[in-house]
Amino acid sequence: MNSQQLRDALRLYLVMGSPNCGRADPYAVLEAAIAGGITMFQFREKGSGALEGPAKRELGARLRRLCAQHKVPFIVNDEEGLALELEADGIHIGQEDAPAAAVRQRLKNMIVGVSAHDPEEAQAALAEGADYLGVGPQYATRTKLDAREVRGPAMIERIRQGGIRLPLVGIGGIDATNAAPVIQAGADGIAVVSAIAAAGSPREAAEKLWRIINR
Ligand SMILES: C=C1C=NC(C(F)(F)F)=NC1=N
Repeated sequence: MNSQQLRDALRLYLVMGSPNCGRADPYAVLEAAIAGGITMFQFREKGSGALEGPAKRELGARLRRLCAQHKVPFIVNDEEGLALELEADGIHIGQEDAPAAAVRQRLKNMIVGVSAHDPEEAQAALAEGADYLGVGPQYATRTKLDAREVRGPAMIERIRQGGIRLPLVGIGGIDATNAAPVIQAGADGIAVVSAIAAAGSPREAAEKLWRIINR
């Protein structure tokens, strides 16, 4: 996938695991979100109530197959072994995880996304060969309990002003009311969790976000 294809894939990026779906079946939520137009999916089975072991792998395999059927890139959060086992299209790692270059070495040809909270971390990820950056938290988030301090879209502007042209997605508390400034700040797309996963209709939530970021 070249840089422009990756930018297009980052447009509406659903990050989700079973704890983010309320009482809904994560498979059904993902199916609806795909129908609503999400362009990439990250399997992030974390937080209270997250599945573990065989149940986690089984859910991951089902969601992976669904993404393959609809040609939606499937990314795994943090875990290299799971990314390999599920034959994921890529992995997303934090700054504290192994350098992106080492991860790519082990996960041949996979997309490697790296979290960045400021221009220094963005520069470090670029130097390590990250394929895209996840920059946040943009706004207060209910999902990531150990999220760093809210920096807002201004941080995306600072990273772009620092000369970093890498594909970049904003994440953290993004919903239909605040998505536009993230794109205006220079992000190629938005990553959302609750705005779609916890919506009454994930399909309509995705469709609404799609209209807003492509206005
Ligand atoms: C902590 C994270 C930061 N950014 C992203 C993404 F949006 F995918 F780039 N995913 C994460 N899990």
